[in-house]
Amino acid sequence: MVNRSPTSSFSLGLSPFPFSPLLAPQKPPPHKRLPAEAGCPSLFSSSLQQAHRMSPPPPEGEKEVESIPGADVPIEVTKDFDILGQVSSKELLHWVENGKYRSVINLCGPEEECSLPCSFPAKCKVPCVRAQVDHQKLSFGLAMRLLATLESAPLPALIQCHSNYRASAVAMLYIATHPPADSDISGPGSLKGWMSMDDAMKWAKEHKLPFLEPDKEHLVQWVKNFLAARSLFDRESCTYSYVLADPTTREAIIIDPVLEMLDRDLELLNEHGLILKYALNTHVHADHVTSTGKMKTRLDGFKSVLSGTYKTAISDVKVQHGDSLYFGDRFVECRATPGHTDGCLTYVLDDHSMAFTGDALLIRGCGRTDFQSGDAALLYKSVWEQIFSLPQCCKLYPGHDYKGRQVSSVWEEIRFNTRLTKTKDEFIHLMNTLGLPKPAKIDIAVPANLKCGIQDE
Ligand SMILES: N[C@@H](CCC(=O)N[C@@H](CSS)C(=O)NCC(=O)O)C(=O)O
Repeated sequence: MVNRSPTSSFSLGLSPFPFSPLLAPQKPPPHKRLPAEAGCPSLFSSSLQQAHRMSPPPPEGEKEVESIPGADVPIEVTKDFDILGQVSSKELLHWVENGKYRSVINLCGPEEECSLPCSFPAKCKVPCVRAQVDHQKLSFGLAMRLLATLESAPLPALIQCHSNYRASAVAMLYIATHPPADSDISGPGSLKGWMSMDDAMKWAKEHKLPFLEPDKEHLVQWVKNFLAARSLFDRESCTYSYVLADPTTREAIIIDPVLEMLDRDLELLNEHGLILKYALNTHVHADHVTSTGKMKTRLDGFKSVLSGTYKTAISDVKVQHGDSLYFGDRFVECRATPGHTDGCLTYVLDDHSMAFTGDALLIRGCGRTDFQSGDAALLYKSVWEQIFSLPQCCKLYPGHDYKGRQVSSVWEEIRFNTRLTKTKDEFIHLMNTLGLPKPAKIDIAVPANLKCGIQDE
């Protein structure tokens, strides 16, 4: 259930720049990559495509392999995608010149140069992009970028790699998340719009994807690493709630659900056939009532969560700094980030690609520190030590936004947060002189939220 492990045990080896594996050889400094981080860029976006098409002539001495004995031939995955293994650039050009394909996606391993020469994209008659893919370290960010690339590829597309394995796995990732019309995915095991892993494997077997038997475990890992995430908004309190789900087991968590939005949230869980494991509170809210208590009257089998710091509070699980909460094969790590209240938690996804900061850190701001044992100096320390120490590319999801923003990143907030970029003394002075009016519901919300939102009769 709750795993206790020290925060320092994380060693995920993630690159601080999520897009570097997908982009061409040299790594520009991080600030040059920021525009790409804002969304989920496809490698077929026009500027990148230009860059690839204008790739420099091959370095002197680069060898063109004429042909490879017993070279692979394309295998049809769907009407939109074929995959292809080891071929020389001449053979690949031959397949492209046959006229079937309108784009090529060339995948390289992290340990090797691309199997095709650098000059290939420039020679190719159709848009060609290259992506570096480490199939053993598929992060959420990389999966999203690969899917965005496949979604925007001019079709039909040819996905090629050295061994056919990466190409199969990427195609499989696409198939699992975009079930083809001819697949039978109506069974109860499927997420709406997603294949269950069993269905995806069955489909792949039927379509004779070549990696299956020897590489099945890697493939399962690829698709398992994919995570379904959804943000939900309450207009009245400007609160964000989040649902995260492991698509293969359908186990899910919900973070900071709002009482008035209970029907909406249950509907979403129900539509997708999700099995709720935990309903998490980042803290005892002062501006709205949580639905994590009321939800128990409507849904079985999950546990409400609050920080153990609130000694008098009531919830099914009281977590400590360093605890992990599992849903399927995924988990969030609980990091204590006190300062807005003494029991504030930030929930950090297992691969450090996402953090749910509650009110400790808001986009370009932070939670106020003038009640519920608020402490500006402590908040400053919490944010710098527990949130800004995450990878620069870690996406930050706040508990509220009052200006319509949805997501930020460590990179952005370290540079542009109007409060946390101040010196500690300036920050403390600012926070102690904000002079904000009290939240309208504070006198109802705080006592109710100390019982996960169950209000006294
Ligand atoms: N007007 C709202 C409350 C707005 C507010 O105080 N928000 C809190 C987070 S909810 S306790 C906050 O920390 N804001 C930071 C800021 O700088 O505004 C209401 O009446 O509910």
